[in-house]
Amino acid sequence: MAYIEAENLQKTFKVFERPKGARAMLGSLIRRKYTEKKAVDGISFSIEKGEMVGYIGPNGAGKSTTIKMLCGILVPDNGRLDCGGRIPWKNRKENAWHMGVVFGQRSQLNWELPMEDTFELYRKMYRIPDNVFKRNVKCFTEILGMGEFLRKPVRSLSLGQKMRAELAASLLHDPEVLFLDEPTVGLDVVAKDRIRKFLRELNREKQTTILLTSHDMTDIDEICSRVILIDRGKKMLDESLEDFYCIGRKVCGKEKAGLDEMVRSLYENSFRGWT
Ligand SMILES: Nc1ncnc2c1ncn2[C@@H]1O[C@H](COP(=O)(O)OP(=O)(O)OP(=O)(O)O)[C@@H](O)[C@H]1O
Repeated sequence: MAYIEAENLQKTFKVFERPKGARAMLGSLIRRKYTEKKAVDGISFSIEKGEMVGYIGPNGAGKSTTIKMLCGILVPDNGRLDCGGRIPWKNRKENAWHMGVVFGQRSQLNWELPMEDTFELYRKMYRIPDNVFKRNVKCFTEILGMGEFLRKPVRSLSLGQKMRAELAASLLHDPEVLFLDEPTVGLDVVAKDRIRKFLRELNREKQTTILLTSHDMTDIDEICSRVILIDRGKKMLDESLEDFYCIGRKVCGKEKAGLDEMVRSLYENSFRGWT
């Protein structure tokens, strides 16, 4: 059995339909109208322990919704999900011991505390043994170059510093799996490189399973060995990075197409089929 198994995952959101005009708006206070948005529409995949998988797709494709279900934050309407023998939303607490998650668009850190104190908080929360805690703080501080800002409150850190801190905090308890939702968004090229290198090293040293969403194809290219492409809630491709390139270049019609050009063609043609 694979480490993560998702079968026919579905998640629909009820969206309030805002009527046009003051009268209709008043009426809607009494009788609200909703439309349904299928964010994830029957997605299946399995991921082996230690794999590094890119989960890509255009804006609104359903990537974050999938990650939230994998973390146990959202409950699917249908389908089966198994993560290391646990059902994330049923075994939320147990699941949290084994996973780390970083949302690039939303900080999970306390803005008033310096990272040193946040690490201490996490040590207690996750009951991290002293030796593991010390080893990880030392190692992450070194590799991620956090020494100069460990004692500053998070609110005073730059975006790149915050992201490194988020990553370190999410990994202190040595999780088996790491979910990353746009971890390099807004970062400069040097900061991105540092994070990519760190993730490769993490996977090599600890065999951490990584599922990564990003709109920066260099993240996918440099970190992942496999790519799952989704669009409008459906899985469109699930290939090794190599095969992903072959398909992308074929669709694009250029043998030497760059990553962005290739992915643009894939997104533009996804619902028309590629073969
Ligand atoms: N809480 C919510 N309530 C209503 N609709 C939602 C909610 N969360 C997501 N959606 C809708 O579900 C769809 C998928 O959203 P999701 O955030 O998973 O996409 P995404 O692939 O992560 O997009 P992006 O690349 O822009 O971050 C979108 O149409 C979005 O508007």
